[in-house]
Amino acid sequence: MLSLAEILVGSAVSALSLYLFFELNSRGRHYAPGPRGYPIIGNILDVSPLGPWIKFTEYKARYGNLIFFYGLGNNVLVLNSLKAMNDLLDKQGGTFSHRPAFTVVGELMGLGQSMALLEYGNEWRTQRKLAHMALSPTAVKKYYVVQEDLAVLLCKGLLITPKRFFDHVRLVSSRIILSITYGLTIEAADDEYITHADDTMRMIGKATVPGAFLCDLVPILKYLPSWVPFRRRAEAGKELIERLVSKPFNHVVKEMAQGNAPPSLLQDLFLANSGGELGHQLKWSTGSMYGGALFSGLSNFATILTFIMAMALYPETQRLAQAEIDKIVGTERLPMITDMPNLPYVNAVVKETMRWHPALPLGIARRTSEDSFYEGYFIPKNTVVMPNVWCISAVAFEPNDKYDPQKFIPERFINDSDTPNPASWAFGFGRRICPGKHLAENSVFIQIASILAMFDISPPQKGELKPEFGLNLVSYPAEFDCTILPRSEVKAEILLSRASECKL
Ligand code: HEM
Repeated sequence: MLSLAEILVGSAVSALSLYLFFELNSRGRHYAPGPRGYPIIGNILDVSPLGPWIKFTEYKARYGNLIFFYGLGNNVLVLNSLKAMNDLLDKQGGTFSHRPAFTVVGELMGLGQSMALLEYGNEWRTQRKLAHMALSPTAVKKYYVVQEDLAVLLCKGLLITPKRFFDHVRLVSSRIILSITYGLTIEAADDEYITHADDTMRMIGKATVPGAFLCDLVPILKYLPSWVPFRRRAEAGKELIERLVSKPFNHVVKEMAQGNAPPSLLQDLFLANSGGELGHQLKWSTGSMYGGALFSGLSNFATILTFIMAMALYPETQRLAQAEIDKIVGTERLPMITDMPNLPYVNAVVKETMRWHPALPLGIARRTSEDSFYEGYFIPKNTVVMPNVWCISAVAFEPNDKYDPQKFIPERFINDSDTPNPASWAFGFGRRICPGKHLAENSVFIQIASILAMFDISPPQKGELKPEFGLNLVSYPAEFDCTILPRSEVKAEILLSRASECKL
């Protein structure tokens, strides 16, 4: 076992040699611009673990669409334009499709086995193939009924206890994924599956913000003894993640053995692959879909709460969307996913929600597998690349977009066909684009359309509603209050009657 002194000396020497290596190799090569750096630590500590997208966006005016950070042996390239994201993460997918090596979360906690963090290689390809099988646009059609029923149950919750809208949105977000992935029926927000997933996702969300652990910048620190606080946190995290992936997996395996497993994505994958040697991959593939989807659960949570906040702030937009639903869907039933192509204004509200405040403002970072060049700038191998999608939403529509980027205006997607669809960046890019995109788009649409059909949302009776958002990897509205009332007695009755037909 190495002593503490040996480790500290070792890390200083390795940082110094990486710094010298970097300096020597940089001669004659131009890196993208970035804030001023210092010897050894460079400017890497400028990357704040909380809400870095805000500073990256401010930097756009000074440094442009590419910003380079370096130090302690790490390089980070921030992309501040949609063109750069597409050019690099999609068109140069062969070089830009690794994930950053998170020493703590990936290696010490074990999350490195999941699709979202796996190296771009054979094991990732196998998991990805399984995910495509289960989540293709055709395959997700069989989940329409579950998604519609869950949207109805969300509305029922909003009708009975409207003040607890955060809880209802959290419950529906987790229910969708547990029901689809494992066939599990969850009754309440305090179910252990949900509370455990929430705890795990909160921990992962904090731990995957670049720079959250010094050990991610100086990996040799992983050899510190197990009593050091971050190693103890890593042990606790490992246990949380292993239980998150194993518990529902073992549950389905047991139910399948007894012949009474309800339909689920995991069961479909087992039947299609006859389990066996693929067992480990199935466990992690569904586990990472579950993990990814819990992030998405969190993204769904973020998106629906952002929508509720926007409706409270923009009553005229809400009225126009409701009028479209009343005209096309009628007033006798709730919307269905198949109504989607006939509701252009509601679709524009969904797009504007994802633009106004993206759930993942920095996407999920990538890492380069070899040296490359872009627009004359050198990008070294192993550079961590962050698509700052927040910047596209907050700035890049200017100066051509005549609408204020700060305001919630769905018309920008109706009146101007050049406005890019936020789905083209909110779900990522190229080979690692979110495999749950189709499922997620249907979920978000049906929840938003059902809420619009049933409720009037307005600001709180007391106090002012100010849009404020969290600063972690998945960013959602800070606790806020608003008034949610059924649009009429008749609508409330239709809703309750429809809810009584739900099979969940
Ligand atoms: C509103 C909902 C969702 C949003 C905003 C979202 C967004 C994202 C983003 C930005 C990425 C990174 C893509 C990249 O690196 O280019 C991603 C990856 C991923 N998502 Fe989603 N997602 C959502 C829903 C889902 C759902 C429903 C599932 C599963 C059923 C899912 C599973 C995954 C997985 C497994 C990955 C990792 C893919 C890989 O690394 O190859 N997501 N998602």
